[in-house]
Amino acid sequence: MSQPHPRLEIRNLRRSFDGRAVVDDVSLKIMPGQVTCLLGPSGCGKSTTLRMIAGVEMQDSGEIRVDGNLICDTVFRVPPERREIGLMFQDFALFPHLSVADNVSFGLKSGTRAGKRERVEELLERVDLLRFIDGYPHQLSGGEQQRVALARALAPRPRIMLMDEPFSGLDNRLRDGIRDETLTILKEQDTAVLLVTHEPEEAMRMADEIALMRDGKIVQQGAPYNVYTRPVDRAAVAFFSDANVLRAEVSGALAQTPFGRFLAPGVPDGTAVSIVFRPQHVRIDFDRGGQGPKPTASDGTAARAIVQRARFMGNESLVEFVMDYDGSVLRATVPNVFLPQPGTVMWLTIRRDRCFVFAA
Ligand SMILES: Nc1ncnc2c1ncn2[C@@H]1O[C@H](COP(=O)(O)OP(=O)(O)OP(=O)(O)O)[C@@H](O)[C@H]1O
Repeated sequence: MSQPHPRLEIRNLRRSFDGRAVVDDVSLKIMPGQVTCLLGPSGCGKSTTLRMIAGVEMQDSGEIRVDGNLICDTVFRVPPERREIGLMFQDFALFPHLSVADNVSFGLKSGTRAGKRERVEELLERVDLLRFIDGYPHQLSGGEQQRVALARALAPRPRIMLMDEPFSGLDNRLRDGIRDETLTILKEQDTAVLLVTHEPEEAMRMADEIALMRDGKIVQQGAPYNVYTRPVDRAAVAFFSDANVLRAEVSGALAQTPFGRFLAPGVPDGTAVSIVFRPQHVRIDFDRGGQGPKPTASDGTAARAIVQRARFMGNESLVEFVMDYDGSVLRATVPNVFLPQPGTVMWLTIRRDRCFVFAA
């Protein structure tokens, strides 16, 4: 049996502005019912990619396919209004002169009046705004307007939905609920979703697959767990969380550090490497008569450290240490409350299976 076509496929998309490649050879496949998050820092080319798929920006090269059918390359182009792609942008304005109901039903081309009304009521119920059905946009708060815009985008059951930071105007309390509800509706409709965000947490929460983008390129792509636990480089670690870095040189496929040796398989002798690890993977031990814990295979050797500062962050405490060996600062996080006094001597070890060794 032949493989089903991706609902959305982009191949080798490129776009330059003023001679600078803003989107540089980007390829992606999204299956029906799948959510892919294009995640990256501001200015990396996420929105430009989305705009090309929507058809409001023209690529310099590359092609876009929906269910296997070409909708755009450099000679052929289906106009935006005929692509049947749903759009939800942060600043997507409602029509001020139309009621909430009419805004939501705007995109519903076919069906009876009663059928459309039923769909509008269903969606407003799900974004918790049914009580405003006969109101007008100016009577709603910014967050409420955004939820109406969401209902409007979902109403025609688009085959593909492009979303650019769609939840960023909502306050935290509302955001999680609306995000989950939106995801449920999109999955029910088997819509392929490409969601742009610069927030790793949002991507981890929403995505089946994350495409990490930097300087116009996709640098890593995969399930959130894989992207988080097997980052391609130091910047990929640092994009998801705070990161500590140790520097070392490799000799005999090992990098020697004050925390003991780290495996560096395949790295030539004399290569400078960065050993990168997240604060939650630092283990803290109390000083016992001038000694730390004994070395182990899983945690290596303990290094002596002095507490510089400790802060309670809500779910965890963040402790900053000045390292005895060179005066550098390392950060550790500990669940719940752990607030040692500045100046306290402690010993740190690093979980070997949670470290990443990259050429510096
Ligand atoms: N029409 C244009 N003319 C010139 N430069 C542009 C144009 N559109 C985008 N750019 C530039 O392309 C780069 C990528 O912009 P884009 O909006 O795609 O980034 P982004 O990753 O979505 O960022 P953000 O998260 O801040 O929206 C930016 O440096 C931007 O200034």
